[in-house]
Amino acid sequence: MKIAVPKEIKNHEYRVALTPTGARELVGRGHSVSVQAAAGEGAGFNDRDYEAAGAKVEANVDALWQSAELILKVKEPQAEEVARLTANQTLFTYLHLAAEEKLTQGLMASGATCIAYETITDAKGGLPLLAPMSTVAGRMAVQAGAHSLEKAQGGSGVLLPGVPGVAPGKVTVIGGGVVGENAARMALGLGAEVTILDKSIARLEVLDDRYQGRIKTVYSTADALDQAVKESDMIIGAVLIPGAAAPKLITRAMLADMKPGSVLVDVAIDQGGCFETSKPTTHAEPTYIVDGIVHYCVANMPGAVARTSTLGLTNATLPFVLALADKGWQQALKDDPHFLPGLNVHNGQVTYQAVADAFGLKSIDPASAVA
Ligand SMILES: NC(=O)C1=CN([C@@H]2O[C@H](COP(=O)(O)OP(=O)(O)OC[C@H]3O[C@@H](n4cnc5c(N)ncnc54)[C@H](O)[C@@H]3O)[C@@H](O)[C@H]2O)C=CC1
Ligand SMILES: CC(=O)C(=O)O
Ligand SMILES: [Mg+2]
Repeated sequence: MKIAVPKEIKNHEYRVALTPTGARELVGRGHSVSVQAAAGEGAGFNDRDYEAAGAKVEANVDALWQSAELILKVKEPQAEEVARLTANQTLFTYLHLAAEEKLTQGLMASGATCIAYETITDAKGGLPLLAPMSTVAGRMAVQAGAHSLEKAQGGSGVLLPGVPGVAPGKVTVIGGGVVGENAARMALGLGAEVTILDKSIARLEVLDDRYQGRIKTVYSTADALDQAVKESDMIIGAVLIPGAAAPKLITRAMLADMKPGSVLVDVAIDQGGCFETSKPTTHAEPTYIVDGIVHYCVANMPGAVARTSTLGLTNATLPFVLALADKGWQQALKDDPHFLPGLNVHNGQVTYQAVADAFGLKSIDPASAVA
């Protein structure tokens, strides 16, 4: 199969979808791999590394896209990339479509087969291709939030660990999944007072058992959110309903109850965000202030630590990439019931219910697309 790996073009996105190690695996199985010149540079892989692995380094972006049957990316395609997609191509990347109607329409219009990393499942009920980047984003959320608490950033001037004789800052994490647990661990490590809110009792049980009371767990209700807003120096939004738009859990009116200069870190921004006042930001300008509250809403947080993130992401994606290349998308998805929910758009139709629901579109069963 002809596989292409474009250089990512989203603002400050330095990850790459395939490492030279992955290229070597594909080439060894008889596939042809073209990597855009300098695509791996931001993650510490140079063109010679790819060539040594048997890949072709392609400087001509048009030629790269036109020759590909399978396109491997990290971030959702930007407008100029959507315009390049054709009906006979398969795209494998993060898509987060429920937050992006224009992108959904663009992918439908392209006729391409679009498989999202973030809706692939595993036998344990997890999201194995989201988890590594959720781990990164959760760990980064606290350092981004702690920086945002500094006065120069518009923050309240609270140092999370406190000092002897001065109480630590309070961090509340809404959603105790992969992002939430990793954020809580980092906040705990810094010496903050940490609370996790979740709707899943089973998940709160796991966290309670794992942290033995060092992290407070609270069942998420409107009352619990009201209390969190009043008490917290930092609130991290980490909820997810797979594939769907995030619920808005903190409204603009609630910001008035927060301490001035407190910080909201909305990691769930890639699914639309869980705070009413959230809007996507970039690493170039990561924060903005609404009603005295600092908002950090970067939709590609792991892109900033591209070396670690690329290695973590590609470890998880490679087996699926190999299946797509070896079998073709239809057979690969047919053979694996956890890969099948990755299919979001095919031949002009949405194949993921929650995405269709977000925009009042009709969806078709992904199983019918691979039959
Ligand atoms: N901004 C960025 O750069 C990145 C964003 N993300 C995003 O972070 C979000 C969280 O991802 P994961 O932790 O992997 O998901 P997860 O599925 O592991 O955890 C989500 C948690 O939210 C809980 N939840 C759902 N609705 C809730 C509600 N109304 N109130 C309280 N809890 C609720 C669930 O029970 C679950 O425990 C996703 O939107 C993901 O796409 C992930 C990586 C990078
Ligand atoms: C999950 C995601 O959107 C990211 O890693 O950028
Ligand atoms: Mg996005």
